[in-house]
Amino acid sequence: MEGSLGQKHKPQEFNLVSISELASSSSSSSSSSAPEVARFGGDSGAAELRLRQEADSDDISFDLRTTQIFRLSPVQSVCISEGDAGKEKSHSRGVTLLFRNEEECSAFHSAFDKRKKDDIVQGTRLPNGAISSLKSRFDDKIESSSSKMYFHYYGQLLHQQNMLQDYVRTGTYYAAVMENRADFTGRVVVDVGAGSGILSLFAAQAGAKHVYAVEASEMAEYARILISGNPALSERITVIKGKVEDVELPEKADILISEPMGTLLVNERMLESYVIARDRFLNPNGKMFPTIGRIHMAPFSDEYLFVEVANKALFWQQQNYYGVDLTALHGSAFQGYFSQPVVDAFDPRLLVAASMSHVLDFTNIKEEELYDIDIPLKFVATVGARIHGLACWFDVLFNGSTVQRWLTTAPGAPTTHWYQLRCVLSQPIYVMAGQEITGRLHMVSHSAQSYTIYLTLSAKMWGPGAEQGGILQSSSCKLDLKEPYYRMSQPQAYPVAQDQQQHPLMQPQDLSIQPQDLEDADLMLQASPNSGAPLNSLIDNI
Ligand SMILES: C[S@@+](CC[C@H](N)C(=O)[O-])C[C@H]1O[C@@H](n2cnc3c(N)ncnc32)[C@H](O)[C@@H]1O
Repeated sequence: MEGSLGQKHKPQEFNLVSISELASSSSSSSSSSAPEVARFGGDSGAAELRLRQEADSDDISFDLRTTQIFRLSPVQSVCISEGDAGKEKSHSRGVTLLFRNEEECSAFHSAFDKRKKDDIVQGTRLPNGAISSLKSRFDDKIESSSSKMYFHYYGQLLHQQNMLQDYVRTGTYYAAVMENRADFTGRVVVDVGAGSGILSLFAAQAGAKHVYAVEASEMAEYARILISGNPALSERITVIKGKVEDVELPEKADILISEPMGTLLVNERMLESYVIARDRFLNPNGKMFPTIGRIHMAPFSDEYLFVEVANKALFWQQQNYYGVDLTALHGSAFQGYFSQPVVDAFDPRLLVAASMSHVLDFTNIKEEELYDIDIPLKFVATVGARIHGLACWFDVLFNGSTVQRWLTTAPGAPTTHWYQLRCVLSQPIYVMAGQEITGRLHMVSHSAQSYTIYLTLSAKMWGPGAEQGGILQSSSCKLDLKEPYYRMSQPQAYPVAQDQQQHPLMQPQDLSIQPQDLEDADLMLQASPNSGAPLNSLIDNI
């Protein structure tokens, strides 16, 4: 054995008795007197193992990230590398290595393991450009294209402004902090996903000893500027640019504050970052603002909405579109429209049963529990109706020591930029008053920072024979929470009166939405990378 062990990315050599290729026409052991050499790391520092059978032969190169090593005997090992998945006709490759003695064989194995591990920790770039490493917990589960768009979106002041202009949201946070000064005064606070820094400034106003404002997007720079523009507070706030999954803080927090809620509470998957921040930064028994979240659900009946969604696919029923028959795609288009959850503010009188709720306790939920959320459904119809789907909304609780305050997005409550969400069934089901409706709402997270939703609603047997518990009718659908249909161009008769109360600075005429505004807003929303927050864009147009 030659060379020094343990120096990261410095070439490291081992002399061998023989190197022979497996399953190769050129398979042979060298008979030359020159030693056969196994060498880790090229001059480029690449994570590779190079094998030279003869002094003047070409090296056999193995990429350590795709290579495994097995010990066949005390002095013999086999190296197998995977074929290149990106290349046609690429095969796995193997070589047998015969060492001079057991110690050298063991040393080679240790060096192999260490090289491989070091490479993973350092995050070496793969040939396809992705990072192969133990990246941050965020990057491990989220596609880089999604997070790039996501943080680009939040890096823009206009989108932060839109959230700030949701006065129900921001006003409730302000009230929750100020009414619970005791939870902030003299305390260390972490603002998880600080955005413009507004919640950090609220915490400092409430007397926080120090606030760490963690923000991953370019908004961190604007937050610094905003905070230094408030010199009475700025000394007690430090902005840290980075993901909460990655950054280090100099001390633990007594309280976390965050606004991690997306459409249907869970969209954007930021709750997971909130929970990771809890585990990384919060003192035992520390507080979380918000503390819990609840998803509320109830079946609804809305013939207009159903017809509207179904009619969207009519375009594809044309048999002569510039001479082309489009009907072959009608079925797919129809399914496509029903896979979009509908986001709007609806009249709560459309609900046909009392709602039920599912609680997410941010103080003790595990991050992994947010990957797959499975909710059994059970309702009793209050009226006879055709059920067109499931309506959902959420609320969060700030469980302060002084005051408990809820922020709600319920239908009929003052409208927020989250509105409500409805999953529409392509096959409605019929129920009578008193009939039981069962089902399941299953939400499975995906790497584009959102969820696939599987919904089933069933009408249970009713009247004579009901005790046998059979299902009369059942309907299911699959939706992508990342691709909602923002239905804001419909008249929103019910919530307008509520809105006017909530926006005292606005005149009623300011609330009227012009068709052009809506078209523009709709386009902006469609183009937005993130289906959780872009509804804020509408506020611009109001
Ligand atoms: C919904 S906004 C809230 C902004 C601000 N706290 C407010 O209430 O106005 C969420 C913010 O969290 C940031 N964010 C999301 N995930 C993050 C993460 N893992 N680490 C750090 N920041 C994150 C986003 O860039 C965005 O600015």
